[in-house]
Amino acid sequence: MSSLRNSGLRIRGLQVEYTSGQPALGQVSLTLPEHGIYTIIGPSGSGKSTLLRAVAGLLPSYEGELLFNGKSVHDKETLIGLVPQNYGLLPWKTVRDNIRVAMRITSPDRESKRVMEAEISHWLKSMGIAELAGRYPLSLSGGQQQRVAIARAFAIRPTILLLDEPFSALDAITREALQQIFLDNWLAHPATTLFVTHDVEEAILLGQKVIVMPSAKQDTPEILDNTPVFAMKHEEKRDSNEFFEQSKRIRKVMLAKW
Ligand SMILES: Nc1ncnc2c1ncn2[C@@H]1O[C@H](COP(=O)(O)OP(=O)(O)OP(=O)(O)O)[C@@H](O)[C@H]1O
Repeated sequence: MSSLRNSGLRIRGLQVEYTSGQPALGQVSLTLPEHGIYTIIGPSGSGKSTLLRAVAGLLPSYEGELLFNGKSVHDKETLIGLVPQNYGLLPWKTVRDNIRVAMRITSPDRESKRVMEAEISHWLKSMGIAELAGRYPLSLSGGQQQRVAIARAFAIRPTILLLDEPFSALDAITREALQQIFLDNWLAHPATTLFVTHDVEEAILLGQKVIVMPSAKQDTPEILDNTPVFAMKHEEKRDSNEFFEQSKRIRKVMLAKW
């Protein structure tokens, strides 16, 4: 058992069907080390969101094994933070209240109110949305709601962080800025992270490995090592040879798998 204690997220033979006989997710097996970050790309309908939902415990049934450090990923010791595609914010609560509610639910006996309020302010500031604290989600743009959802996910200090296209509603420049901020926050609090994106560049910029999902459900995902790019300073990645080579490699896999 001790060898499993820090083994991270182990997914073995995961298969999902929402409707009997119609696979939504083919066979997925992978190991994501504790405090690691892998990105996932794949064609629409390949099962990326389904994979995150399975790990998040939102599916009534699935086949296969989902373990974190040797125990079921749905064990109460493992706190999972999810940033879903629709942001998942409570429309009747302000931005600040949305984060506070999540913090209270996930750790009811955490520190004093003053410390909690300071933490909420910290996360809002870190995502560049401090001035939105008193606003309601439906009065915000999609990109602003995404930032609130990310701030909330970090604020609960999850063991596992799952993000489903968290920057899809942002313009290119804001997206680049947010990628840097996200990575800085993640490095300071490295939850074990799966990050789904449609953007190949983003997958290479943020992941230690890049998982390329196949379109055919009988095919298996390809998992590419991305350590050479990940190890670089974030601001130097885009213009590096390593980044260029990795883009070519991933595009080749995409052509074969999509
Ligand atoms: N609640 C559901 N009931 C029935 N089928 C579903 C449900 N959710 C997803 N599916 C089906 O499961 C398959 C995988 O969907 P999923 O949303 O996981 O794909 P995805 O890769 O995240 O797609 P996208 O990139 O478009 O978000 C699709 O064929 C989809 O139609």
